[in-house]
Amino acid sequence: MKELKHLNKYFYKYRYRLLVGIFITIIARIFALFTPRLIGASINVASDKLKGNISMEQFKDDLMLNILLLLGAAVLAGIFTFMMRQTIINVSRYIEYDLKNEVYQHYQVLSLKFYKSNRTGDLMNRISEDVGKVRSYAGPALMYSINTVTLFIVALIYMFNRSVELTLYTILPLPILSVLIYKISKIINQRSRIVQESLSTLSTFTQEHFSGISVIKSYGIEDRTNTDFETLSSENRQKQINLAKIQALFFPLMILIIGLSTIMVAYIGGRLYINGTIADIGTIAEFLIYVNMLTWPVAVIGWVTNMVQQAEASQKRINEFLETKPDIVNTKNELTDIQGAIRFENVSFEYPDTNIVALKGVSFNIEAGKTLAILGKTGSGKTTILDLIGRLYDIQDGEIWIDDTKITDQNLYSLREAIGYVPQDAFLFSDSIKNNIKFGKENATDEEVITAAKNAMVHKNIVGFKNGYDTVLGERGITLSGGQKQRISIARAIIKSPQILLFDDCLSAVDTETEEKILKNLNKVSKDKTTVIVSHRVSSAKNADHIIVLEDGKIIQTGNHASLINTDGYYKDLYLKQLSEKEIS
Ligand SMILES: Nc1ncnc2c1ncn2[C@@H]1O[C@H](COP(=O)(O)OP(=O)(O)OP(=O)(O)O)[C@@H](O)[C@H]1O
Repeated sequence: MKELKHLNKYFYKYRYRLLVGIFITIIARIFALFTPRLIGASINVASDKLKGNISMEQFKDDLMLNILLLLGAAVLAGIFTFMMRQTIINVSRYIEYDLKNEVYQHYQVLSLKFYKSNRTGDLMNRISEDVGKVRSYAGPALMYSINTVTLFIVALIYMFNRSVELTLYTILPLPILSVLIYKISKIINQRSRIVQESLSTLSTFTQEHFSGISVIKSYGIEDRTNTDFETLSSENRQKQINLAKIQALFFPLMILIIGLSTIMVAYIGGRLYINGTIADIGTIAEFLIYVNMLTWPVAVIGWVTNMVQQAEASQKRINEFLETKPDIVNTKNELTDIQGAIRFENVSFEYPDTNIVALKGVSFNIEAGKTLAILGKTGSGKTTILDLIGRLYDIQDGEIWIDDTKITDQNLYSLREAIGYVPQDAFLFSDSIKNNIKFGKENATDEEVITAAKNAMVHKNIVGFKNGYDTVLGERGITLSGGQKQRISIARAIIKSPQILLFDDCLSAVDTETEEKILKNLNKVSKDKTTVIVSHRVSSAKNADHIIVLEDGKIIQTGNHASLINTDGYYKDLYLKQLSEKEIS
């Protein structure tokens, strides 16, 4: 229960509702327990009439009174049971909501490293399935426990009052039932988990194969994928059958135990009545109902124990993430005004999860409002520099300065607010094109959206779609070409009008002519902004104030276009190669 202590703050938050819930549960059980007593009393009235102890008149009056009381107690028990669920189960839903928000908000502050080292499926599972299991502890498990305890205490008091011996015989088989249910529900849970895992393998397989359907079709391997699917599917069927087998045992077992207890009460009760230990026959009827009433709550003990164990395991998994501290922390509370000067001093950086040293002693300086272009072979560390400017990682060696303040001493939110980032793989949300662009500036006007799209040279494409800027993207929307995605992503960054613009090879999917036009527009919009352009093309770099060429994490060339094309090395070679390609085309 150590892990579940995390929920105590929520129990405290909803303490009044919970207390009301507990109170209502107790009342509901007390009313429910009127039934056996009133049935017992009715049988005794009938028995008295048969023996001639009471008159017909008296018999009718007593019976009618009992029937009315029974009806009243049943109605009240029903109302209170409804209210019990409405309070306790609702509280568990509130707790589930709070916990989900807590986990989600924590996910948001965790650094990129956390996301690289944990699978998305795992993150999703902990916020959905695990939180769901914890809810069962905060709701049904709590409700059934209170229910069982109340029912037991009240019923046992009534029963002991009637007959101690018969009570002992009645409750004798119940612990056996509880243990059996515990064991069965444990197996049910294990097998359900296996079924869940198999279902998720099956859905991952299907999802991946549907996404890659064009590859499957072009390679003509439909038969092979059909066979793979069939194999997975038949494994799943077997696991489902195994689960169904054990589930099928649950209710027959309960009926068996109830049956045995009923026989025991009828037999022992009958003997006690015959030898005079029990005064009236109604007591036997009363006890027969108690047996039925107590069986489910007792079975629930085993079930609840299992539920709590599962909730504990789930909460442990949730706590693991909640206790993960973000690697990147904000050290300054006051917001700062970022001008955009960037200075790297002998920066070395090793990716913490893979130990790949991506940068080795990198130094450069960009004044606010100037443009830096970074070139270099793939894997040379270009993207890493952009990630470090946005402080997605902290460096191990050297220093990064933003406006003469160490990056770690800048307000993290001001820094990120001052950056417009266009990543290598443009990511667009399943939303309208307009909202995807407005993601950069929530309150942007339609004109601003159109201007940004025009500057990114994507306006013409957008208006060509039937729904224009309201066209929905993503799974159920239209699919954009790589170049269109890149340009929408550029529009999203420039609409924000940030002090620092970071472009990560974001023109790779557009032709050189469009690239030229976009660069011209970008020159205009980023006139007084610090701009860092990562590219594989000289054409993207040639107008930059400063150019650096990276190789294997080190700077191998620096200068500007004019100086670098006159120096032997990577830049000049690339320039000549791309020049001749252009001439050919
Ligand atoms: N998130 C990461 N975790 C671990 N290693 C990484 C990560 N991102 C990049 N690397 C490694 O760091 C090195 C530099 O990668 P980086 O992405 O900065 O190169 P790049 O020059 O931008 O390459 P490209 O031109 O292909 O985009 C590579 O060896 C890469 O494998």
